[in-house]
Amino acid sequence: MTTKLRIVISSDHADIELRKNIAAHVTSKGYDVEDIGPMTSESTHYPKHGEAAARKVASGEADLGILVCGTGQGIMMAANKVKGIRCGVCSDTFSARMIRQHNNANMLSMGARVIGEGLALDIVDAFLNAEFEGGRHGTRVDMITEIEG
Ligand SMILES: O=C[C@H](O)[C@H](O)[C@H](O)COP(=O)(O)O
Repeated sequence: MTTKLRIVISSDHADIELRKNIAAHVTSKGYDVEDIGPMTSESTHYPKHGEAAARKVASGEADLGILVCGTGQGIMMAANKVKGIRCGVCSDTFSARMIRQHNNANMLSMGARVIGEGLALDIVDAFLNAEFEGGRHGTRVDMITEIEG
């Protein structure tokens, strides 16, 4: 029996509809999704949402995380402050595939004010369908981990 991968999803107020649609899309692909909000479009602060999702990934409560803010940048910066998190911002499917294959990224971030929903869902698929290649890339990812101390 294969266990479903657990995906945590969060955003700030920039586009909660995109986040909800990503959650529905990922659920439709058979993943176990936890959408941790926010549930309204009221202005909020992306660091707390990036941190909350990142802590779930870092603790093992979730296997992977997906984040959305206006540019994808601020929420990615917050997530990457959590030990064990490797989060990249992607606006193309090649990068989304490569951050898993080469960098063993455990979180993906996207900018709702940068890309449209169709591309965002393709990026999500590219990220989720890719696998870490290990080998020389493992050596380099270990070096990133060593920087964390
Ligand atoms: O990196 C930060 C994100 O793009 C935020 O979504 C953005 O700064 C929010 O801006 P505002 O408060 O003007 O909606």
